[in-house]
Amino acid sequence: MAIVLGPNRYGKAETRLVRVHRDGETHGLVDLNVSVALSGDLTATHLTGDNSGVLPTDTMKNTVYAFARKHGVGEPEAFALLLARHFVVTQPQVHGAKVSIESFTWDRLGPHSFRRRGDHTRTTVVTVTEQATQVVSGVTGLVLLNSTDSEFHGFVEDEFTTLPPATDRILATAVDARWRHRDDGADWAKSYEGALDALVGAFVDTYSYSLQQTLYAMGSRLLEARPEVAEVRLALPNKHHYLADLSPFGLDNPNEVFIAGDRPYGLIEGSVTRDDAPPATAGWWL
Ligand SMILES: O=c1[nH]c(=O)c2[nH]c(=O)[nH]c2[nH]1
Repeated sequence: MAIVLGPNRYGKAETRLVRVHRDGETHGLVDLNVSVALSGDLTATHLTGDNSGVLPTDTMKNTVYAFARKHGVGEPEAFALLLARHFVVTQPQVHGAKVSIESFTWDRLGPHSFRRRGDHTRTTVVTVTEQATQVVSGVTGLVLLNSTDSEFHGFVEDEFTTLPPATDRILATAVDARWRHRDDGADWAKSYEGALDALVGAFVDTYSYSLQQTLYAMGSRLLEARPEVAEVRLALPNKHHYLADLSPFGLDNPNEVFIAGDRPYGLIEGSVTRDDAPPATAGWWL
């Protein structure tokens, strides 16, 4: 009886690439999750740890970002073909390459503003006691992105600060908002649609120096637009997009190729209210 190595492959899974195509004022946005799996003559590393035929998975990830800059990203099929052929053609020990891509679709809200397609959730919490009725409406999972008009600098720096100041960054968030109504008599459909338009409109229109500033703009716009609302609470995750460093590959990166971060993320939370708002009559969110 002999023990033998069976089929195997390896690669970098889930490279999160955001590519901004900046043709003038109107930006294009491609948002991909790219997974690469290579197969070929890989017996040595499995049996003895001889890595002489192993292209690091880290290199595969770098190739995804470098190709995005060099060639741009069009249809996912074309980008996957480009990558898969590259690995098979340039690595003699690689005989097969599988490139899988998930594409996230964004709907345009403006020249450089986008809403990720996919359903956000409308929420309602009603609390009735013998004394009072409270209606809270809200939305979760509304993903918005501005590919410019966002800066972040002038912040506190201590001995642990490494964040470079940003004068042109991506600002993206998944809006989680709740708003408390003054009473129980609103036109709920109209109120919800108006509230959503106000939140989205303020995100799109605000030239932002911090997500905190955008949060306040969104809350204020909602209160201005909807007199029936007494208070808005927002929790905005800062969905970080890191500029990919392509300089080791002789490529510049003029704000076009981004690593979409997963976690950790900044979480900006706050309430915006009216000074004459009736007090809440029940505990609510946040
Ligand atoms: O808009 C931001 N607000 C912050 O408080 C913060 N902190 C950070 O690291 N990046 C950002 N961005």
